[in-house]
Amino acid sequence: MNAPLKELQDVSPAIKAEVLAQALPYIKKYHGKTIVIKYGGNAMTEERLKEGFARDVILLKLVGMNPVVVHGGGPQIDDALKKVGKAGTFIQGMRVTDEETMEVVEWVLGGEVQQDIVMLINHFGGQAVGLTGKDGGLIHARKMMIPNKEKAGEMLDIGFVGEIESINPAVVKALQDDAFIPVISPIGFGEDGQAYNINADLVAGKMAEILKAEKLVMMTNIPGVMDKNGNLLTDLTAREIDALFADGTISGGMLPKISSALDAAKSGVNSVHIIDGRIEHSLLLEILTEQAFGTMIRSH
Ligand SMILES: Nc1ncnc2c1ncn2[C@@H]1O[C@H](COP(=O)(O)OP(=O)(O)O)[C@@H](O)[C@H]1O
Ligand SMILES: CC(=O)N[C@@H](CCC(=O)OP(=O)(O)O)C(=O)O
Repeated sequence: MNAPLKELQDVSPAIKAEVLAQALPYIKKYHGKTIVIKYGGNAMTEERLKEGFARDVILLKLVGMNPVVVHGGGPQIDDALKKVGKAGTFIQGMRVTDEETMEVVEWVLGGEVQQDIVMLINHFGGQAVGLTGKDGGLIHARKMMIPNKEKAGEMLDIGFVGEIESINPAVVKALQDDAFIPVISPIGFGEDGQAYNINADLVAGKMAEILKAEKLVMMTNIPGVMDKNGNLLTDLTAREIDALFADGTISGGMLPKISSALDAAKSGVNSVHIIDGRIEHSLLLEILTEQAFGTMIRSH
């Protein structure tokens, strides 16, 4: 028996029953609703966490919700790049993606990382199907240029990094209706068939909007959004986020995450959360218990 289960044996039956009973209103509230889960690469570094995640997603599906997984894999891409003697470079949270890097991104995200998640979900009794942006014309992308912060008005070319042009959710909806759990890699395709590396937070946020999801949960490697002194901010509005951007409190990978979370909240996703994916079963705790977790992003 693994360690957490051993600890669970010591918990009184009354407490166990209370926790289970607590889940009932949430199961009712989210029954039949779509929940988009952004599974960040930093939250899938340990086997124990990956297995817990797979089992949580299956449980959500079995109690009547429609989980849709959008996965990342930044650290896994970094590892693969190292093997070919390349170092990852990021500008404003986006990986600079030359041709060789794009090849690595495609086989790491669309291959290894996606298949690992799909296989684990299937192993524990769910039915997961892996998709990239190409499948069913899911994600149309175009080249992204980003503003040069050092030179006003100038745009930077960061290679084959994509922004989302459109999402055609038909394939995801068909899978959901058929009891499958879609697992989506953040790779988009242009008109000419060119593959683009899209930040997974952008895909998760847009997917939640297009699918009219009830909830977007972003699982990362930090307790939530922190203020300048490292204190957790449990709740953030659009105006507060603007201030955090302006004074530089938010940087790196948190930039696309917060922007995507806020866009989703503004476009009607009722509950948007950034949570610590390093805590075992954080997904279940966030969705099925009263436990306040991480940072909630509000449109106003
Ligand atoms: N204000 C902030 N609060 C929390 N994390 C921040 C903040 N500013 C920058 N970050 C960084 O953002 C990281 C999360 O983004 P990222 O590494 O891209 O995660 P993921 O791989 O889960 O998408 C954190 O680990 C942290 O280093
Ligand atoms: C353009 C861009 O930055 N793409 C990301 C895609 C993977 C990702 O977003 O992974 P995490 O969620 O684990 O950070 C990258 O190449 O790392």
